[in-house]
Amino acid sequence: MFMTEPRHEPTPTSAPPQASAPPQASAAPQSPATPLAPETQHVDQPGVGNLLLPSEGSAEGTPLAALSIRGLAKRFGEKIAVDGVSLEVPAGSFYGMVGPNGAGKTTTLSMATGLLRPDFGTALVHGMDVWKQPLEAKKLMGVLPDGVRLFDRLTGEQLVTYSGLLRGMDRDVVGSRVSELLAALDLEADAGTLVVDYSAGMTKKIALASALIHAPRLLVLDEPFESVDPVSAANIRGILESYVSSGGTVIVSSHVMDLVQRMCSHVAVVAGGRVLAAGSVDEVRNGSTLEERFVQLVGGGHRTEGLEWLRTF
Ligand SMILES: Nc1ncnc2c1ncn2[C@@H]1O[C@H](COP(=O)(O)OP(=O)(O)OP(=O)(O)O)[C@@H](O)[C@H]1O
Repeated sequence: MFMTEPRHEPTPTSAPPQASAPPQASAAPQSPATPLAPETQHVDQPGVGNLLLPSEGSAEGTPLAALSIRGLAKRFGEKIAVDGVSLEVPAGSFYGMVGPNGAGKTTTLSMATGLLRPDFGTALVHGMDVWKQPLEAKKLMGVLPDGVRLFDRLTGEQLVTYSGLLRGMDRDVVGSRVSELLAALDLEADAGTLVVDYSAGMTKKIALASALIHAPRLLVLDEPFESVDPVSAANIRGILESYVSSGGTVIVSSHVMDLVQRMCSHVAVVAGGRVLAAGSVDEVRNGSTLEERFVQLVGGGHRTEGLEWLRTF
């Protein structure tokens, strides 16, 4: 239900990240063009197998995986945005993807959902190859991309209705689901307003409704809570939690560590286009808070030197 690819270039696939060979699908692929990750950790999840290394799964991906990402890579000119990311997202999990600005989260999710063609790697949704079997894979997915334009000259109600009809759903079913979604997301009063006149948070919510209308098995949500007010965020969390408890799988990218720690069962920490750690939230945070662990893994910390000119009053 989106008009264009995200803010990325269409498909500059000509130049691979490394001279001739694709990057290895591994926890921390090495590339001379990208600095080494400060620390690399690999966490096993009992019961669902290795969540990070793809080598143990079958060619079709791990049977339990709702999403199986293998060695995804993307470069924009000289910039390697994603450098061989591999992840297994277990079916029925609430999976968070966290990372600093520019880590490659949006680029990874865009490639995994068929919005941006990878230079290398594959993405399987419940065993369906997103790039080789796009229709089958996309039927199973609901996607809330970041920074993609909607058909904003439609009203909110028309946009969600259109999403359902485009997916071949029965008009009556679409009608009743649209009403329920607009009510659940507190958009009833603005159902007849053009999306172009929506606030940022309202736009996020109507895009989420469009992603939910066909009751997908996998939801991929890029920063779903950004700009959303606390009451709506709590409503969205409730919707997602009940969706997961009924067997659906959610992947969210977020910068809010506390939210990811409370809401998600699993998490991947991404930086510099690579996965630094992945597994259950408890395993990844390893006794610390997720925020502390994130800072430890990603490095950086607070820089207080400089900016003296801001402290002159
Ligand atoms: N179309 C593009 N052209 C050039 N560089 C791009 C393009 N899209 C992304 N990048 C670069 O790729 C890197 C990863 O960007 P991406 O948007 O995937 O990061 P992110 O983790 O989603 O960041 P944020 O948390 O800030 O949203 C960044 O360095 C970004 O500048």
